[in-house]
Amino acid sequence: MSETIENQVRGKSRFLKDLSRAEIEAATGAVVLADGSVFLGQGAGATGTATGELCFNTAMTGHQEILADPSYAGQVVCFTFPHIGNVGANQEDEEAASDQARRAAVGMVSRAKITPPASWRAEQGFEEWLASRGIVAVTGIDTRTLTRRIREEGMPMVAIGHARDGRLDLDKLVALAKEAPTMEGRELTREVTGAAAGGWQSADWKWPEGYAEGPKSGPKVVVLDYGVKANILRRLAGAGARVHVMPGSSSAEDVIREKPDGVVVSNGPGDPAETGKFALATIRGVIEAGIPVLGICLGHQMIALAIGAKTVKMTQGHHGANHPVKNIETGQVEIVSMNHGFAVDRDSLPDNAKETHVSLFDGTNCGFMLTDKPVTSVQHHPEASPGPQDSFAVFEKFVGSLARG
Ligand SMILES: NC(=O)CC[C@H](N)C(=O)O
Repeated sequence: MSETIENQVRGKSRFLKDLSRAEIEAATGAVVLADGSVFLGQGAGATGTATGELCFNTAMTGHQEILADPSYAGQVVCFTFPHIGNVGANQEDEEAASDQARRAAVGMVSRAKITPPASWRAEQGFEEWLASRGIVAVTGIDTRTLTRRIREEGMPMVAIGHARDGRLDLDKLVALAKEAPTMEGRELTREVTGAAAGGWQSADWKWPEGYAEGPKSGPKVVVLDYGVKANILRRLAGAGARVHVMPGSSSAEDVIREKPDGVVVSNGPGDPAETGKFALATIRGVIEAGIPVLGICLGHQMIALAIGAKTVKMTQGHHGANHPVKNIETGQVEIVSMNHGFAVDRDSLPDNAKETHVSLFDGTNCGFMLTDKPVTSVQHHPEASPGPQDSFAVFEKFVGSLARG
């Protein structure tokens, strides 16, 4: 008879001193919080240890895209959806736009054991994919308890471990969790930005053809890559842009030399204020040159910083595929994909910034536009992947507004 989920779930939080030797020896995976709480479970994916900020994601599907999203670098993702693995993994759902960007999420935590794939699109089992990406995973964990703790106490630093032989070094995990640097003040985009500038060819996915080719003519959009998600590039191409990706370290002069009709400031991991230390000069230079700009997520936060506003660390963050966002201009509510742990402080926005979107979960800022420059910016993920496509039109609107190059 197959094991029930209840039998697989041992992972209530305990402290190391309260665990018996037999319990520790029976576990092949563990999640350890910086306060010393230990959740024992089963290891999966890559063996070894990983440390990062623990966040929860409520998406019911799209787990490959989530863990492949470079914005999750330095984070361990706890899925609230219990069953992981049904869809498996496939090359078409890759969200890393460059080899460097494959260093995304460092860990995954789930309630049930990872199941074998049952999708016609699967090319690989999810567990194999996790291992191939170096993602350490722990299953059999009481993810509801973990999520409640994040909701109440904020996102903790954790160390997770997977030891195939059952010899978990919990003392080491406790030490790693305690030493782990918090997300505030961390610059992680240099780890996941593409090394070289270059064109991007593929556009939207359609069944049964797969990805379409991007256009050969049309406005040229330079994307400043801080760990850009591939579907942002595909959506820009799908909306009619010729897409040229440049490393996030590029200067405003480098960007202007490309003669772009528009510039996108991408999503990415880490603390926007820290990345802003080298990126803000470029973003300001591009805005001041009068080039139309679209910001997405980290890009949104950094544009806010570039115009003199502030960003703040959120308590639990927004990570999911069902977040309601109100478009203040149209009054319409869009259900969107979200992934951020920092937010723009609305009260710090200067007079020339008009708020355009707001989260209906907690009222935080989700978008603004400048009244004196062609700049629009959103906190959520209009490219979805995974998630609903309610905000796809952000790309058509931006590309459609650009003068033909
Ligand atoms: N998806 C993103 O671009 C994330 C932005 C930023 N790292 C945050 O967590 O808020």
